[in-house]
Amino acid sequence: MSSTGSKGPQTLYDKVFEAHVVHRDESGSYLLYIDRHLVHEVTSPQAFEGLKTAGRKVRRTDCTLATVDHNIPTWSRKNFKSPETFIKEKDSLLQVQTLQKNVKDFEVPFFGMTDARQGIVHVIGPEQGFTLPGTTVVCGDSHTSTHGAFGSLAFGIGTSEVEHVLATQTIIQAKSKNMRIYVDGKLSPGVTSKDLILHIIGVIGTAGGTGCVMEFAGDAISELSMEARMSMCNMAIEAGARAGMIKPDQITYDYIKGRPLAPEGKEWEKAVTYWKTLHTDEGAKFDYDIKIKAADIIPTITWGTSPQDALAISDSVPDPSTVRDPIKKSDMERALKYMGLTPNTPLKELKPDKVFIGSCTNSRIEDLRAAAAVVKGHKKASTVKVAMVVPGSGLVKQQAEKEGLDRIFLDAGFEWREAGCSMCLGMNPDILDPEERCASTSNRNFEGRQGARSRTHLMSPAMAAAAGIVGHFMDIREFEYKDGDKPRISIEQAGDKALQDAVYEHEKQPLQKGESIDEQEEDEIKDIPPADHITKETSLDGETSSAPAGMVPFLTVKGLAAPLDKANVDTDAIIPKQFLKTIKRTGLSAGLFYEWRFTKDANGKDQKLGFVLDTEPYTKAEILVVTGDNFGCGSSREHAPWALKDFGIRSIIAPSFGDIFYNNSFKNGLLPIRVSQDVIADKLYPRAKAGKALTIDLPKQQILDDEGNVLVPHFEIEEFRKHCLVNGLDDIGITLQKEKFISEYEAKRKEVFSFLEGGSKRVQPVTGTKKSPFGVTAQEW
Ligand SMILES: CC(C)[C@H](C(=O)O)[C@@H](O)C(=O)O
Ligand code: SF4
Repeated sequence: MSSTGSKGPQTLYDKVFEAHVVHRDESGSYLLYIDRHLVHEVTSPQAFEGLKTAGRKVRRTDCTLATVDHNIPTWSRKNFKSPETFIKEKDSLLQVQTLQKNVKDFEVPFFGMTDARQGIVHVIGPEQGFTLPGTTVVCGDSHTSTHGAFGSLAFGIGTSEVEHVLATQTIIQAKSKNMRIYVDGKLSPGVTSKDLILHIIGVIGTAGGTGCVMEFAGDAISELSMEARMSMCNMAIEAGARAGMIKPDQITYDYIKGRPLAPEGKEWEKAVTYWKTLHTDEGAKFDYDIKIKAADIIPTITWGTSPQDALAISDSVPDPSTVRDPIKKSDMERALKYMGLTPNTPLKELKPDKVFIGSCTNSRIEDLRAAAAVVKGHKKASTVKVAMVVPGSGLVKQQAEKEGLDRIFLDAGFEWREAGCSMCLGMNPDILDPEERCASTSNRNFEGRQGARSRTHLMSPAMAAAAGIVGHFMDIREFEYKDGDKPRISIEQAGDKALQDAVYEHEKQPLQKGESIDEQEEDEIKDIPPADHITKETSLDGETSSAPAGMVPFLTVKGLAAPLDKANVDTDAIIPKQFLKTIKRTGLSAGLFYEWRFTKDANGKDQKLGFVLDTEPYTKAEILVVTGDNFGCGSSREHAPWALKDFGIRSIIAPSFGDIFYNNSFKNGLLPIRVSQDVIADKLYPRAKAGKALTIDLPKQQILDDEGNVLVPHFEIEEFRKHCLVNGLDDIGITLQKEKFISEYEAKRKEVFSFLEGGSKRVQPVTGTKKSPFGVTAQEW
């Protein structure tokens, strides 16, 4: 509702960001108001515990909506009596019970396991009309980027930030850079938004969007349905972006209208008038502007252990002997070994052991329709052990059953499950066995993602379904549909080299004339009042510290540095899923880099594999020196910094970091330092390899060797983050001192964005339930 100081044409991101600024302090850090907060059982227990300990309430229960998704088994709920009898795994049950108790204690609207509205958190928000254009949406989950499909600013946060949002309804943010991915032309028949986003990540890499909010634009995007747009934005995080956004249009309004929590009547009209102003202005500048040619894209799948390992289905497994860059080459060799692949094997010859159709990327009704159209009239290949279809929510399941899709799957020998995250990350009973290969519609193919030593290939629902039928990966355009309505698609593209030849313009470039749309409504919402306090600056001095237990001031650390010669170290690798089932912040060091550190012996006991942190002298390391980019990419699990901290690590030096991990580290007194790859390779890595200590001087922003010689004369760190770390300050305490600004913002919001009021408090109890929907236990739902 105010200006961040930028003048002239704005991007969609600039507009949504500015409309939520509650306060800006002198260090350039913003306090943003949060309109929608989704909560699930994995990343919330410690946040609610923090509130309880501090005697704080949930500030806006109407802006908060909770459900259970990650831990719950997806087998039939026909005989469901209670979570206690249904969930066999003790820690999973404890997380579910903890959330049930918390929603009750804090009066948060909740969809439990007997409510048809329960489902994956990123499916239920849009489905209920809780997610709206122009809003800020957060969740303790990296795939919150999904909601950007509505033109909202949606991003994943860690548990400390979940607590911050619950307590203050705000979040501390720096402004990200603007990146546009302009998809030129139209997608060819048989090519879906999943192929498109995999292709984009293949082109720009998993660190390509780091530090940016990514707007997807162009004809190919405008023609996508809302569900297809959600699949795109869902994976913006896999491209390293803070968020992905698509401008709202008629397709968006049509999708939202009439949903249970969407505005109605006059409020609807007011909302649409505002939403029509939400687009990038002509002449707005993007820091990065990337053009992708839609015609180059053919169905795409991944071969390796990172979403950027994407190739056209007509390609073959890559050959490391053709790669010169030593880091890339060794990453490729490792990935091939892990995936059990031989270079130059055609991708179409790979055979899945299992098929998984589900996850917050591809478990909506259109995804299930696309998969069912393939499966119809066929039988599952006998070599495929299991083909599992898992709807994203109870309502998606109901709709699919109404359309008879369940029968199509069941007749073909596929399994038809209840809603949940399922085999996407294997925190529940749906997992792959070691070395099993899976055709999966999910979003991450990290090592161990779907189970220890599991092998994941990401692809679209139709492609995964086809693999389940023919028993090997295939180009969906060559598939023989038995459904008479589905013609075989002619293959027109050259294909094989499409990915390599894609146009990749990574330069500063203004938006081209004629690309700004919806100008007619431009002037209609001129009355959003500027928040006058935005220009006032708050001094960083004089704030009181209310550091949480264990948050010690960070000044200078002199400690042993351990070397780690890897790129794209994801948070699944830092702390695998089985360690996320805790409701505490401590005791996680045993799980740190678990898959890289341990293997099981014949008796099922952990045996060390000689990982660097288990090798002397590094068992006492306090600093981690990483050679490759993008450390901590992937999931928002704050368990990653908790585990590192628990081990004794106080600082990580790397060329770049995953955004959410970077944030989460600061909240826990762990200092991530960005240093260029060359300096790491020349000065820091060799010292770490030699078992030498380094000194990190945070006040001076320098790194020194063990004799006091300066190795890095200056490293960058935002002033506000430094201030908090040096003083051991608790963010929530600082923010609560800005209460005046928050309540002023809320008063204006009530007026200007009246259509956002009420939010999740308008959730109705399910039919036949007399109780209020708030805080009831799952048994009652
Ligand atoms: C458990 C949660 C923190 C995590 C995420 O942030 O993405 C999960 O949803 C995932 O997909 O890995
Ligand atoms: S990515 Fe998978 S585990 Fe994470 S929220 Fe989505 S479905 Fe759940």
